[in-house]
This record gives sequence, C-alpha cells and structure tokens, in this order.
Amino acid sequence: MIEIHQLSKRFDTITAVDNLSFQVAPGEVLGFLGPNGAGKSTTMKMITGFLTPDSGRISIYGTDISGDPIAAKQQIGYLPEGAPCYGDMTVLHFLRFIASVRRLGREEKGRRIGELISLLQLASVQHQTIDTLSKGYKRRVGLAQAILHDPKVLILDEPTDGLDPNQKHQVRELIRNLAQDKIVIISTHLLEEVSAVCSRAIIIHRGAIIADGTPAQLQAHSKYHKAITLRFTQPYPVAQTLATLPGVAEVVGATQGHGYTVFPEAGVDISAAVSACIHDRGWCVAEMHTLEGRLDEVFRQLTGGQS
Ligand SMILES: Nc1ncnc2c1ncn2[C@@H]1O[C@H](COP(=O)(O)OP(=O)(O)OP(=O)(O)O)[C@@H](O)[C@H]1O
Repeated sequence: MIEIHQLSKRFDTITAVDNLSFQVAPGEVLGFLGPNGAGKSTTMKMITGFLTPDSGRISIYGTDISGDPIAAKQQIGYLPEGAPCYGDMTVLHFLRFIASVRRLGREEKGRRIGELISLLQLASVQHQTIDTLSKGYKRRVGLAQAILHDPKVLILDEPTDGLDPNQKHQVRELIRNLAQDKIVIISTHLLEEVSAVCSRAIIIHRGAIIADGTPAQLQAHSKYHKAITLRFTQPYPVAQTLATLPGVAEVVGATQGHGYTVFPEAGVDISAAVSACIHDRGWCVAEMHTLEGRLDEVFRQLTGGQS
C-alpha cells in the first residue's frame, strides 16, 4: 500500500502540489492526469524520494520515505521524464551498472538483464551508447532499468512518450502484466492510455485532486455518457420528435448525412424511449449506438479547457 497524506511542495511563489492525499493498493494501476504544470511530475518525484516535500507524509508499504529512504527506495522502480542519464554508457553497461546499484547477485544480474533485453526488444542496440539511441529506444532502456530489480512499486512518468503505436501497445501490455501484484502509478497526457491500462485515474489541477475514480466512473461525468448516436437512411423530422421525449436534454444533428446525437438528462436512460419512438414512426435506422462517455470532454470540463 502507498499512503500519501497532505503532501505539499512549493517552488518560490508556485504551489506545485497542494495538500494532496490518496492511497494506492497492490494490483491498482493509477493514472495521473492533468494539464501541463498540474503537479504530476513533482508528486512522482516526492513519492520516489527525489524531491523532499515541504510538508506531508509518504509511506511505501509501511516505510516512511523520509524516515528510511533506502528501504523505501528499494521497493520502487522509477522511470523519470525524458531519457536515462549516463548517455555515454552502452545499453548493456548501463543495465549492468543499475543491477549492481540494486545489488543483484551475479547470476540473477545476467539472467534478469537477458530477460529485459528480450522483453523490451533491446538486443539490436545493446552495444550502442544511450546517447545515440532514438527516443523510443531510450524510453525502453528507461523502463528496463525501472523494472530490473522487480520492485513492488512502479512509478512511470509518461511511459509511452516517444514510442510508436506498436511499441505503445507492447508497453501497455507489459504494464498490465506487471500490475498484477504491484502498485503502478503512471502519468500520462494520453486519455486513451488511461482507458487502456489504468484501473483508476486521478485528475490533478493546480496541485490538487479534482477527480478520482475508475475510468468508467470518470466517463460517467461526460455529457456523452448514455447519449445515443443515430444515423437514418433518409431524412425524417428527428430533432423535433426526439426532443419532446421525456429525459431527452438535447438533440444535435450532424453537419452531413442524416446523423444525430441524442443527449439524455443526467442519470436518465433514454434508450428504450428512443427505440420505441423510432419503431412507432417506422423510421429506417442505419446505425444506432449508446456512448460510454468521453474522457477528453470530462478532462476539459474539470480543468477549465487548459491543455
Ligand atoms: N525545480 C523547479 N523549480 C521551479 N518550479 C518548478 C520546478 N519543478 C516544477 N516546477 C513548477 O511546478 C509546477 C508543477 O510542475 P510539474 O512538472 O510537477 O507539472 P506536470 O503536471 O508534471 O506537468 P507536465 O505535464 O508539463 O509534465 C509547474 O508550475 C512547474 O513550472
């Protein structure tokens, strides 16, 4: 269990993290979302012991990070923003160095590095210096060093940044597999990443938590939650008719074709009423879908439209 209690950090006049409290349990993949400058990286740096908080407590499986930083850090794997340092080392030398720092035994060191080179597809670049690698490879080397000692806690700052779509997919699979018995916290700007890998998401804005829930719970705040999209084969008086149904908040027509989005009033399920109305009128429907909600819209709504 990770327990964060009333964590705060200021840089001169900027309050980067403002009285943040939350807990994360094993098996959870927690996504940290927020606009640029929201305080995600600063929070991660404090959880990993790289930055000292001005106030508040951080406990990693019962160990206070400021009380016993070495014991706490032994349990953590951290992928910071950007590329791994020591760019003049080859990938293999760097991973051997990290394995020594993490005090892996000789045999375990060789076995584990071999496993990770294969898992993260680093074989073709293992003798290349890190400075000469592409962004995607640097990111994968960063991930390899973060999970080398098989930590119980993984803190990953934008883990798929710079990866191509195939690599993004592979890394997300890897995170999902790793998460089974670990605590994983990832920061990301990619809302599809939250839906793909996170069991829970926290939205941070100006250093404070403004939403906390499963991706589905957050999507339920969207005005698209349980909205119905329709496409008809020919023109009908759809907007006027459906707008009069009980529970319908708004009907918006598409700019092209005979498509509509029917928005419900909050918490109302309008699917039965809409289907019955269409059936009664004998209208020919080409497509009909009920939407889950849009995380990007919830994010914009809660953060006031900032990037
Ligand atoms: N070392 C520092 N010195 C001064 N200000 C800092 C420092 N580190 C962060 N900040 C400021 O603290 C605030 C939070 O920054 P942080 O990097 O934690 O945000 P973030 O949510 O990770 O942003 P991004 O999504 O852009 O990475 C920002 O206003 C940033 O400029």
